Amino acid sequence: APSNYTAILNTFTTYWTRDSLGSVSSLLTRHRTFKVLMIGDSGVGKTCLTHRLCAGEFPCRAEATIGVDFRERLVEIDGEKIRLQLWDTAGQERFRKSMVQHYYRNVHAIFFVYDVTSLTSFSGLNSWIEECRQNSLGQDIPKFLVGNKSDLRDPSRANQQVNQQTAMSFAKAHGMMCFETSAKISPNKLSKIPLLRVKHPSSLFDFHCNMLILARLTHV
Ligand SMILES: Nc1nc2c(ncn2[C@@H]2O[C@H](COP(=O)(O)OP(=O)(O)OP(=O)(O)O)[C@@H](O)[C@H]2O)c(=O)[nH]1
Repeated sequence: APSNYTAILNTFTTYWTRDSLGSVSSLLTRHRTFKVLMIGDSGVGKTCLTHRLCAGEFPCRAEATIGVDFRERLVEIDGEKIRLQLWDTAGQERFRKSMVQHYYRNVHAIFFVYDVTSLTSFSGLNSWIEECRQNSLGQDIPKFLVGNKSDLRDPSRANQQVNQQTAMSFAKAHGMMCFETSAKISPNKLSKIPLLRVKHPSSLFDFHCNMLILARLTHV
């Protein structure tokens, strides 16, 4: 496996294109589909992140998700168009109900989202990990720890917000890639925390890198 994610990131960046999924050609062509599940407490910004990723903007209004929403985006990576299917799940238990096991079927990657200004949402991650375990999520599925709302970081309230080192240690302990982001602010203003290297089977390595690039380029 390549030793440096940054190098891979730079290589792949040149292949990146944005495509409107609504185009007829996109809909008629068969593409490999990657299903990515967004999970995390209610209000951490899963809907806004998927909206940012697929529509390229921060939604002016976001309501609590009921059940699940799907958003898709066609991305071109290394000459191949890939359909990225984002499953934006409800954070509120009452809106998840008995649907949960369907979310986890044939998943290719998971985003565990928390809000950097909410310690509760960070401690809530344990129950999301437990839900994954109960749904027999494979160890080899790439997992991303995403601290959202980095635009709201306030140094004067540091002890009420999620410490970056704590997040990184948590990610490492659970074999996740980890970074902070904001669905709200423009990508070039985002401050990033260093990426962690985690072990992955080679078959998933490419996809993992691509997800990472996607994440870095589009905020999620
Ligand atoms: N400042 C800031 N606000 C954000 C960001 N992302 C989301 N929000 C706000 O956080 C609130 C909740 O966002 P949602 O995307 O609906 O959260 P969710 O995780 O999908 O919530 P559920 O559907 O209930 O699970 C909204 O008021 C958003 O405007 C961000 O990056 N920065």
